[in-house]
Amino acid sequence: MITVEDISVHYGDLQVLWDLSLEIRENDSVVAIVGPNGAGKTTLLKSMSGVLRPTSGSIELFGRDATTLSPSKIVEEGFVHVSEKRNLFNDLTVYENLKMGAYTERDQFRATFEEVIDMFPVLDERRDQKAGTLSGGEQQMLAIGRGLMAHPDILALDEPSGALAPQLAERVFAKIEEISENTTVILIEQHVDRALDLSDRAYLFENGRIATEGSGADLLESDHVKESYLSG
Ligand SMILES: Nc1ncnc2c1ncn2[C@@H]1O[C@H](COP(=O)(O)OP(=O)(O)OP(=O)(O)O)[C@@H](O)[C@H]1O
Repeated sequence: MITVEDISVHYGDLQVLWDLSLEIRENDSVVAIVGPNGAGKTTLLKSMSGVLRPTSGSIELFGRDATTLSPSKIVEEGFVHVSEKRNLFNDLTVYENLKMGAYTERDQFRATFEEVIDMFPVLDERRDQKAGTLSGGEQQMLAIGRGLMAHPDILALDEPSGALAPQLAERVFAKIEEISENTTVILIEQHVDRALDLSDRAYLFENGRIATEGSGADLLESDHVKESYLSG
């Protein structure tokens, strides 16, 4: 579904990704992308979603050249990126935020809305509350729910458990597992052990390059991963 080939990405003079290649395949349920702060994980997602343009290399998304598509066209094509900053409209209600997520699929709004609140009942309980007044966990559920409103084939989640208490993070991971039954999830996570455990394939980024790739289970067994990224 996505083929990234030899991309280099810069911020001004600063090169952040170096000839990086990877694939997201039709039958992937969860693909984890892990690695230290600053390794370039978010930069990859921004490049896939059309927010950043690679300086060289190619990104093919559902058979089309993604480097020529606008970010909104990329959403329409079926790739949705839920940013770690969540980017909610704080002064709008939960319902209004969900509605904004559905801009590509107005006809199916009702059915998709029902699916999303079925998955996240708390969003229905809070539907008239302003997004900015939700708890951190509720805001994360809303950000993911809003992403699902666009009916993506691929949902990319950037640190969905970020800043959440362990119990809430576990709830988010359980939802990701549920989502991945019907949708391919790209998961960037600081909880490396959980991300690898959930994923069928995984990439370890270091310094803007792929240091290791394989099944989640392979990476969990790798000495390098164990020594550098897993505690205990
Ligand atoms: N807008 C920007 N302008 C300049 N440099 C940037 C910009 N955004 C990111 N960078 C730099 O690019 C590098 C890669 O950042 P990126 O956010 O992709 O890493 P990451 O692996 O997602 O890190 P983290 O896990 O901390 O979120 C970092 O050194 C960062 O400081």
